[in-house]
Amino acid sequence: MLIRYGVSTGFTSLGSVKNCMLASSAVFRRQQFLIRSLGGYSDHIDSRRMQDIRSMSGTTFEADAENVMREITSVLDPSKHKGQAGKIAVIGGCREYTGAPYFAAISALKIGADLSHVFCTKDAAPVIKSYSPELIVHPILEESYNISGLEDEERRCISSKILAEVDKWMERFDCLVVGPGLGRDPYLLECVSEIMKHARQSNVPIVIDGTSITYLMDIAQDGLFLVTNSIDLVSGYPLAVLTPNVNEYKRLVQKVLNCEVNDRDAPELLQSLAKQIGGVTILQKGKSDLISDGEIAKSVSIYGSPRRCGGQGDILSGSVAVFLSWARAKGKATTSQMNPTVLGCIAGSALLRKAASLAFKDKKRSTLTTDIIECLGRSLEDICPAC
Ligand SMILES: NC(=O)C1=CN([C@@H]2O[C@H](COP(=O)(O)OP(=O)(O)OC[C@H]3O[C@@H](n4cnc5c(N)ncnc54)[C@H](O)[C@@H]3O)[C@@H](O)[C@H]2O)[C@@H](O)CC1
Ligand SMILES: Nc1ncnc2c1ncn2[C@@H]1O[C@H](COP(=O)(O)OP(=O)(O)OP(=O)(O)O)[C@@H](O)[C@H]1O
Ligand SMILES: [Mg+2]
Repeated sequence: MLIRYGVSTGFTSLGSVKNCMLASSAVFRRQQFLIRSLGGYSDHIDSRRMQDIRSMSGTTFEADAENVMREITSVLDPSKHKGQAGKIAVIGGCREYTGAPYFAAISALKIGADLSHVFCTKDAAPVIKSYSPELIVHPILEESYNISGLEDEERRCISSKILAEVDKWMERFDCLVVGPGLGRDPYLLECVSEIMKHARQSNVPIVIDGTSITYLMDIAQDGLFLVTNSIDLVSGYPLAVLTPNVNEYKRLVQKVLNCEVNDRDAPELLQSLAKQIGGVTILQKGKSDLISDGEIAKSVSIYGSPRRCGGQGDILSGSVAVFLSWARAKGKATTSQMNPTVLGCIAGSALLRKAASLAFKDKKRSTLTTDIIECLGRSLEDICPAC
């Protein structure tokens, strides 16, 4: 049975979000009753106790990730043509960060997507191309340092050309991954926010990763951009997935719900956040990955690796993009009837964790992101054999 908290009322003020959420959740009230019956006090309950109580109230919080993977993984069928197993585009990669977009894009291919594009800055492109001949790299984005001294009109002209270039491809993509290695350059982020608007108009799913999740909002608040409130970029878009890490999540919660993160009510808080952003799906990365689209909350706790080397979140964003595309292609054919964005997050998270665990068995302390990427295929094969 899926966990449905039934938070159906809108929130009257940001400060009262938590109270509203608690008051309007039938399942939560049932849990509170069970807690009281056990002689506990909800404000002091630990997460393990919360889990027990969720089980007692008949809800399944941990996702059945292997079954989800089996259900949505694209079948290798000789009648299929190139592209049918997924065409993914990563928007990211600047002067500082070339690894992150590579990790996301190559992971998408290693899992089974047919084509993986990277739209990055001109400086980053030759570097990313040199990592792999498999990626299709578009050197089109510009950072402020490259256009300094130009008049506003000339800058606008460059932005329009960038947008037109991405638009030529947009309809062909099954999913965009925005953010890996994007950095924080204001001009670059302004262009990317326009790209996101076009993706949304074309109904292309968007996985938004990295500091861009919160930074776009900071910029909007500083009034630097035409976008008055960047959360509008994704708000109410059911095909948007945010994949915040611990820092990014804290900022998101502070900005949107105007409160601090606490571990006690993690799923409830996540669910309110997703609901408050109009039903986007959020994958909160951590010891367990928590996923919510505002309607349901699920966790993926499969054992991964104790290594926290940079780049694992980038693998995750590429993986989620592929599984989300596959889940969408299955449509209503999935027995779980869950939102394809949630299914994509569950499968992406589980696969990354399995691959990390395999890589760690072999490499121990020297495990790196590239080692985990090498284990993606084997991890998927263990669950969904190719033939
Ligand atoms: N090999 C590579 O090229 C890699 C590049 N990466 C990229 O590195 C960049 C940073 O990612 P991290 O995971 O290190 O980021 P973190 O979330 O760990 O943040 C790094 C620092 O920036 C601060 N920060 C984050 N958001 C902020 C905001 N909105 N305003 C002010 N300060 C903020 C944090 O407090 C922290 O001190 C991203 O673009 C990411 O994609 C990483 O993915 C790791 C691998
Ligand atoms: N404390 C933890 N214990 C176990 N696994 C974790 C832990 N923290 C993160 N992970 C796993 O690592 C994955 C990446 O999360 P992480 O917080 O490293 O993302 P990130 O900071 O965005 O990474 P990146 O360096 O790519 O930007 C998560 O999906 C999760 O499965
Ligand atoms: Mg990250």
